[in-house]
Amino acid sequence: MSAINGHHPDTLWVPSSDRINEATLTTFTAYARADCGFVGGPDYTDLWEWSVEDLERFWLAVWDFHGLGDLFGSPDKVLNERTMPETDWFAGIEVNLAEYVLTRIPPDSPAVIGLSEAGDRRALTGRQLDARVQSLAAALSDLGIGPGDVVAAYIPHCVEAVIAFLATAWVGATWTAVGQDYAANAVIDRFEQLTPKVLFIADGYTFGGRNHDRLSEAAALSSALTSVLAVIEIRHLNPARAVHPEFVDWDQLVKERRSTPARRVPFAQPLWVLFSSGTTGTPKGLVHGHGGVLVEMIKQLSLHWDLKLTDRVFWYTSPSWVMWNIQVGALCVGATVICYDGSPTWPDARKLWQLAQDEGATFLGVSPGYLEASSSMGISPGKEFDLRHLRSMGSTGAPLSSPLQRWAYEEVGELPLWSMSGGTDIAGVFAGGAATVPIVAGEMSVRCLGVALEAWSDSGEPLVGHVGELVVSRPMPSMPIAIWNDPTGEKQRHAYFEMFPGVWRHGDWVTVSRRGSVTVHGRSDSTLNRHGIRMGSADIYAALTDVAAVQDTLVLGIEDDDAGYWMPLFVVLADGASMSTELAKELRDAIRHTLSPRHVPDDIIAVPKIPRTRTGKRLEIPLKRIFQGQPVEAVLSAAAVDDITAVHYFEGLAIQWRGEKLSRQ
Ligand SMILES: CC(=O)CC(=O)O
Repeated sequence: MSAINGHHPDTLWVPSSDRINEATLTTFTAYARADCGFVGGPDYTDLWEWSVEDLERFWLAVWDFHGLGDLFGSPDKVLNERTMPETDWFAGIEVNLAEYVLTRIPPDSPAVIGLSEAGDRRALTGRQLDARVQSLAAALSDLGIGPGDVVAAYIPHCVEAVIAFLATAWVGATWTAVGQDYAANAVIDRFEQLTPKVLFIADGYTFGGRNHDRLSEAAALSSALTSVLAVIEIRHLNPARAVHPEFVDWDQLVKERRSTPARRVPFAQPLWVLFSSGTTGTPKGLVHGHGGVLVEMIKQLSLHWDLKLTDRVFWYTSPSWVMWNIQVGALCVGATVICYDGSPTWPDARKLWQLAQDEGATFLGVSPGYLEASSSMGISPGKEFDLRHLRSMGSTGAPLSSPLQRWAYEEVGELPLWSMSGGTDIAGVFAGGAATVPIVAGEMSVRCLGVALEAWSDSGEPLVGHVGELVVSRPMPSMPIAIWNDPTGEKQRHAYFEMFPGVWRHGDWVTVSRRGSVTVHGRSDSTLNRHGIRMGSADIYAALTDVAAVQDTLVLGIEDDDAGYWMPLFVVLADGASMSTELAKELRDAIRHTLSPRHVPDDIIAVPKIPRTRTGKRLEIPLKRIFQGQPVEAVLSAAAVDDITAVHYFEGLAIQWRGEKLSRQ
C-alpha cells in the first residue's frame, strides 16, 4: 500500500472532510470552544490535552452537550479532588441511566434487534422497549427491589437481557450477569458473593449448531442462591415448554402494561458489578457507579464511536463481557443495538459479515481472533457481502496486529477499524480511535478524551516513544467505586494503586508516540524480560500473523532457579502444516526481521490448542506459573478457561520440561 500524502507512511485510513464535518466530535469541539473555555488548536490532541488538564470542565461539557443537565440538573462541583481513589464525582446529582436511555430512543425507531444462530429475528421499537422495561420494573418494585439490591442474570445475549438490565437500572438496583456458557458452579462462585434478590434465567441457548439446555443449571443456581426471592424464567430456547413450576414466567410479567416512576439514585450508586476474568481465585467483583458509567458510555459512544440515532450497532459479545455493557450503552445515544446469540464462526467465519449485511449494521465490533479466522479462510467481506451501510468497525479483546488491520482495510473496505484498549476495570476505553483522526497501522490512534493515559518508567517518569507501564494519572468517572467485599479498600489499592500511589496502574505495557497514538504490547506482569530487556508478547504474536502455516501462538518467559530464563514459543499449526526445521527457521526469521534478534524464542513447540479465558485472552501468567512448578488448581479456575484439556496439555509439557524430556525445535 502506498503512503497517503502528507501522512505517516503506514497510514491506513484518513477521514474525508465530509466525515470530519459530520462527526459529533467536531460539533462538540465547537461547543467546548464557544461555551466551555477550550482555547486550544484544531487538532484532536489539543482537545485531548484540554480534556485531561481541565478535567472538570471537560466532563461538565460532556454532561451538558448530551442533555444530561436538562434532565438531571447541574452539579455544584464536578469532582471533589483528583487524588485516586478518593474521588467523588458530580456530588449531589441523582441520575437514572434507564430513564435517560428511554428519553433518547425515538418511539418508532428500532431500539433492540435479537438474532439467533438459527435465523430467528425479533425487533423492538423504542415504544415497545419502554413498555417492557416499565412493566418489568413495576414487577421488580412489587418484589421490593430498589437501591442496594442486586439483580443477577444467567442469560444469553438476547433482547430480554437488555430489557432486564434496563428494568434493574430503572428501579435503582444493581445488575450483574453471566453468560450461559458458564457452568453452574462458576456462576455460583460469582453470584453468591453478591446475595442477589432476583435471578433471571433463560432455559438455554444455541451455539455452534447445537442446543444447550440450561434448566438444570438454573435449578442448581436457584437452590444455591438462598438470598433469591424470585427466579424469572425466559423461554428463549424453547418458547413452547411450560415454565418451571417454581419460577416466574417472564412473558406474564412483561405482557401486562404497567408503569412505575424511574428511581433516581446518587451518582455513585452501584449500577452493576462486573467480574474480572477470574483466572485465579474467586473472581473479583468490580462495582461501577450509575452516573460514572452513564457519562463514560456517552462520551465513548457519541464522541469516539460517533454513533447517532440512525446507527445500528452490532458487537459480537456475551453478557459476561464488558463489551456487552458498552454495546448496550449505544442506547444512550439512541442507536439500535443488535444482539446475536450464537457462534461467530458457525457454520463458518462468514457468519458475522452475513448478519452485518442482513441487518444493515453501521458499526461492527469484533475481536482480532475473528478477523484472523476470516482472513485465514480467505474471506473477502467487502466483495462477498453488501456492507454499504457499514461506516466503522471496532476491535477489542487483544492487541490488533498491523497485518490484520491492513487485511481489514483491503478486504472489508475503506472505513476506520478502531483497535481499542480498556476493559472491565473501567467499563470503558482508555485508547482507541476517533472519526476525525487518521489510523496508522499497528496503533490505536488516540488516547480517549478525559483519559490521562501515559506510559511511565518504573520510577514514574512519563515516556514518549518508549515502552512503559500504562498509567492513568487523573481520575475517570467510570473507575470502580469499589471492589465487592473489600470494606477497607485494600483489594482496590492492591489491584491498581500499589505501584504508583494515587495513580492508576493498569498492568498493560504500552508506548505513547509523539503524535499521541498508543501501542499496547501485552500485560506488563507477563512481560518477557530477557537479560533485563523487556519485550511485549503482543509484538511477537503480531510478527507471526502472516505465516500461513501457523494458526495460533503463545510465548512465555519463564524464570527458573535451575534452568535460568527460558522463552518458548508455542504454535498451533494450520491444517495440513507440520513442524519442521524449515518452519521453525521461517518463524525465527519473521520474528528477527520484524522485531529484533532478542525477540527470537529459545524453542518452538507445536501444540494442539492454546487455551484462553472465556473472553479470548491468552493465559500467559497461569501457564508461566505452571511451568514454574505450580499446580493447575493453584493458578487458575477451570470455569474461567475455554478448554481445560488444553491447559492440562501444557501441564504435561511442563512436567516433561522439568524432567528435561521435552522435544523442541
Ligand atoms: C474495551 C476493552 O478493552 C475490552 C476488553 O478487551 O476486555
